[in-house]
Amino acid sequence: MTAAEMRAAEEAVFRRERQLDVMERAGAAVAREAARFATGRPVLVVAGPGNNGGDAYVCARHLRQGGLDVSVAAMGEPKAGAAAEMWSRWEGPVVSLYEARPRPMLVDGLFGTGMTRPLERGPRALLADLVTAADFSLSIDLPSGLETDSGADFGAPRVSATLALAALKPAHVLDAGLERCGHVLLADIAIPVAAHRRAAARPRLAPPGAGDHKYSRGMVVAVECAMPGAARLAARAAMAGGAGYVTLAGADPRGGGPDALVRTRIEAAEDLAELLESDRIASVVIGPGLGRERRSEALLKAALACPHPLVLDGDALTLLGRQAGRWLRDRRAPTWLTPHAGEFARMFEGEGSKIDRTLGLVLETGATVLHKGADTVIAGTDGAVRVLAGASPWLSTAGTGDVLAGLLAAQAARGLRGVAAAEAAVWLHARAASLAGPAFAADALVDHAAAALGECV
Ligand SMILES: NC(=O)C1=CN([C@@H]2O[C@H](COP(=O)(O)OP(=O)(O)OC[C@H]3O[C@@H](n4cnc5c(N)ncnc54)[C@H](OP(=O)(O)O)[C@@H]3O)[C@@H](O)[C@H]2O)[C@@H](O)CC1
Ligand SMILES: Nc1ncnc2c1ncn2[C@@H]1O[C@H](COP(=O)(O)OP(=O)(O)O)[C@@H](O)[C@H]1O
Ligand SMILES: [K+]
Repeated sequence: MTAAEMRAAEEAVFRRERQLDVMERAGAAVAREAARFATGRPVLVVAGPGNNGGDAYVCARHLRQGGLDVSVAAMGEPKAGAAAEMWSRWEGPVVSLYEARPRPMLVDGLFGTGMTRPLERGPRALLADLVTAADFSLSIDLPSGLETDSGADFGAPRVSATLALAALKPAHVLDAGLERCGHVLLADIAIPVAAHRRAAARPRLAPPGAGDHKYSRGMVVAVECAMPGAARLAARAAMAGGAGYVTLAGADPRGGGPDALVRTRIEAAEDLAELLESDRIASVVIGPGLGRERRSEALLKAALACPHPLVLDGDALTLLGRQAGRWLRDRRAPTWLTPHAGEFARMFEGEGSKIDRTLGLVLETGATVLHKGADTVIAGTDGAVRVLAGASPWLSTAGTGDVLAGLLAAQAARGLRGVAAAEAAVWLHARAASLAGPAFAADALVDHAAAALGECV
């Protein structure tokens, strides 16, 4: 939830409950986690002037009542409201942040969702030093110094763990927030949340039944052109992702690949158009290794004209560029775009967070967009958003995007649509990467996709 949505959810609760009681609950939740991590060590609680600081004073009180040695350092006294009341309920001394001495356990309650501008150099350096000197640091709601709605860096330290209150905010999963939050924990503080943006979750996929055959499970066509290896990776991933039948359409009928991979020879774009007339086809993937030549462009146009669900990746996206909206808006069959940051920038220039910009491209094209990266954002035409953060950074190797495109084509072929298909694909991709361990090549990623799928049926 964004800062504004969070405030609205809080306001709704405050209509039937005092803000003080909600803050007591939040502070108590933080204290529970802090005590768990402190394991008896001395604690320094740093508190800011707003409600994040209010939570911090509550936390400090609970930790001290629990028998821990607690000191509190403040940056600006709370002026009014619940935070000021919590400050007065803390009976110990409060030193200025500038006088704070590091302690083994640090609780960071300087700023949360109210951070509106970058932290100044002084407090930023002080906080960073205190975090570095601590054995363990726990941030309340957000590491102090992140823009809540985008995850942009406002000078936040990298802490050991962050306890998100009531709901995850975009900063927990996007941009600089990805690395600054450490382990992200979520506290239920009885503020009801209804979010149409969620973390990507493991899909539940139906295994084939007695009535299934290779066509009913979905036939995928992958289009091969300039770099055959890339299209082959996508085709193999479609097989591993559960498609019943995968055809690689290309100029060389004897190119490599597993025996189960069917090859269809296409010379010109007309051949592809003719192939794509078959109503046995359940989805098409084009773009991995497509190239940017005349022939590539002609093949892309044939694919765009087909009546089947279509996954557009790699060079297909670069070829569409700023014209993506014009080419796609009238397409009737489901379409997915899977840009990485560079391809995205070639198609669309938007403002705001990665979520906002991804939704912007959805609006522009009418397609489901899977915007890749360490913070993968999926957005659909109904406004639904899924974010997958924390996938293995070993995915940053050539060809893993081709594998994702193939996995997505397989989900489209099994009948999944929109965000659900993309969510299933990124989950399988991330899980396969985690099963593959360190330093894998994209080929090995494919080899683990079936095991990932096994966890979903
Ligand atoms: N409402 C509730 O009961 C509940 C709230 N909850 C908690 O409240 C948190 C949100 O609280 P919040 O809205 O008070 O904002 P918060 O993050 O404390 O900071 C605001 C202060 O910081 C200041 N400031 C901003 N940027 C600055 C900068 N760069 N450098 C210096 N100052 C800067 C800003 O000043 P101003 O911008 O007005 O100058 C203002 O004084 C939320 O994260 C959660 O922890 C939960 O417990 C649930 C119950
Ligand atoms: N540092 C990272 N952490 C997690 N996932 C990453 C990281 N870097 C890349 N990825 C993922 O790896 C894949 C790379 O795709 P892409 O850039 O299209 O590669 P290629 O074009 O070589 O296939 C995407 O799914 C992306 O989300
Ligand atoms: K904080």
